Amino acid sequence: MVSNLEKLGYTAMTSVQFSTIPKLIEGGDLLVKSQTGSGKTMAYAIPIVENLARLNPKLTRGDGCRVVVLVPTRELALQTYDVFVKLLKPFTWIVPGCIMGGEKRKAEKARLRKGINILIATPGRLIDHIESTANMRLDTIKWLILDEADRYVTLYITYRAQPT
Ligand SMILES: Nc1ncnc2c1ncn2[C@@H]1O[C@H](COP(=O)(O)OP(=O)(O)OP(=O)(O)O)[C@@H](O)[C@H]1O
Repeated sequence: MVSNLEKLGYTAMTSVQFSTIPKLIEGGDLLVKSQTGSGKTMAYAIPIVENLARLNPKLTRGDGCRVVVLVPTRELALQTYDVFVKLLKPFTWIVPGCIMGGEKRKAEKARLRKGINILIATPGRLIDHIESTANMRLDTIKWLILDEADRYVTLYITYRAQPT
């Protein structure tokens, strides 16, 4: 993990990473509030990858979805997916995946069927797959990240305000 981070150009932790990474590696729930651009994505992604990489026996696609990272927008979903892809470079057996509004549901269903260990999702599309995709199982999930959690309150109010 450390040598991969160094290769990626990360030689020191940011302040939010310094205070959150050890706590998340220990386990437990955390609410983090920090400025934009302060490195929050890596603050949760590093402990998740570290935890999954240490599992013995090694994680397989068949173990299903261990992590759901909920993000409010497509842009953030793609950015977050890229961060996980970089961090997972030395751990090729751990599979990240992304599902989001605007993409083809059928292709996403096929990828979910094959097995995704770390799932990055936008809220509407996640609900969609929970309701309609047999392979979208929730019982294997060990970590749930709500990135930009405050934005879901607005999204929820907008969703509830829609006529049925
Ligand atoms: N330890 C580090 N050293 C150097 N650069 C870092 C470090 N951690 C993260 N970065 C870089 O800082 C930038 C911002 O990181 P990130 O997107 O995770 O911030 P954020 O707090 O999640 O921002 P936002 O609130 O906008 O989502 C990224 O380009 C990332 O690669």
